[in-house]
Amino acid sequence: MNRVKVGIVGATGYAGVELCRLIMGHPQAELSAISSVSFEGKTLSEVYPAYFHMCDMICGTQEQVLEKSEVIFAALPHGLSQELAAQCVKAGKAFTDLGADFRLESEEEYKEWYGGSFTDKALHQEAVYGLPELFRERIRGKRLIANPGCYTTAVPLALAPALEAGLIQPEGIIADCKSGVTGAGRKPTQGNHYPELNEGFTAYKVAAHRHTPEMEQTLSHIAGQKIKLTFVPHLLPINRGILATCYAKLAPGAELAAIRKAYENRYAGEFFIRLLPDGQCANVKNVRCTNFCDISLFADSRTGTFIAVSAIDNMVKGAAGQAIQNMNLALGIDETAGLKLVPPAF
Ligand SMILES: NC(=O)C1=CN([C@@H]2O[C@H](COP(=O)(O)OP(=O)(O)OC[C@H]3O[C@@H](n4cnc5c(N)ncnc54)[C@H](OP(=O)(O)O)[C@@H]3O)[C@@H](O)[C@H]2O)C=CC1
Ligand SMILES: CC(=O)N[C@@H](CCC(=O)OP(=O)(O)O)C(=O)O
Repeated sequence: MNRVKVGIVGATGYAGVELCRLIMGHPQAELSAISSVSFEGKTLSEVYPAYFHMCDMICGTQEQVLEKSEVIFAALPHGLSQELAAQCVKAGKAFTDLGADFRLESEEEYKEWYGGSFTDKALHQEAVYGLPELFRERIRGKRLIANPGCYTTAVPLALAPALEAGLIQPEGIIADCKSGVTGAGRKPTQGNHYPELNEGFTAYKVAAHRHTPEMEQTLSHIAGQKIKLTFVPHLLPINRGILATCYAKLAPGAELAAIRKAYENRYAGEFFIRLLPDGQCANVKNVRCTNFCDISLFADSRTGTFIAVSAIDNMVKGAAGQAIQNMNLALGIDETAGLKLVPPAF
């Protein structure tokens, strides 16, 4: 059987190298080429010694990746993928952007939050938003995929079934989220420098984070009406993980048992969604290095508040794992291929 030839642009970043790791273990795909600007000519194992004797592929150029691959993933900073996507589509290759260049449907919102424009509007029309558990049918067979980020996966998955079933009120939803430091990428900054980060815990970009319009876009599609969200991200001094604690007012008469039923029905057969039993709470530790999204449900009957807590690994379900899940789906491969990853128990 011929394996799908997968190339990764930006392979030396955290999302890129996580893609390399997962493709190395994929039964129906193989790494065909990787690129880097800073490390061109070096092997991946020189950049990440964990891959000594496992991946000695040399980092080349974007052009080489394009030439040698059938499927191309870009794991680049926002704003660098539009031209590459156009080249890939023109050359008949499948392309997934792990950044935000194709995630927002509205160019106005893109301008407001990212400061750029849609350079090829037809290409943006062609892009599909790759959140398989919510939009699976739109992704099948597609060649241009916008892969959601970490918060924008954890929050909609936590809220969608309740919102879709009308069991929570659409106004006043709050997402209170915590992220591991790999979410900020590999480039060192003062904020992710060990002494400044360790033993600290703080919110950032409070009610002003650029993931807000993306989550609102997804939740609005699910609800069939415009949803506004209050989103507060926090930086947690751990390597991996997103914990999303989401609050909404219960719809009149809605009870936790009915909400649980809605989640069981909506996510029936979803391999990567683990709906936890009553009383258990999602924990980032239990999803580490996996493509799982653990979800736990609660209600505070005293205040009429619904609380959903979800946990994902930001590098896997929040980035590389989801990108491969989308690739599998788009190519008609078993969606879980290469992604039945077993978490460490502690
Ligand atoms: N980290 C995470 O949890 C998540 C990240 N993402 C998204 O994935 C993308 C990559 O993020 P992440 O891996 O964290 O970031 P990193 O900073 O770790 O990596 C960035 C990569 O982009 C390359 N790069 C940087 N600038 C340029 C440039 N001007 N031209 C070409 N290549 C460049 C770097 O390559 P070089 O070797 O040349 O330095 C590096 O490989 C971002 O869009 C991010 O938002 C999405 C979901 C989660
Ligand atoms: C801790 C941290 O800095 N996290 C990043 C989000 C990482 C991510 O999901 O990337 P996308 O922007 O591609 O969605 C942030 O807050 O911007």
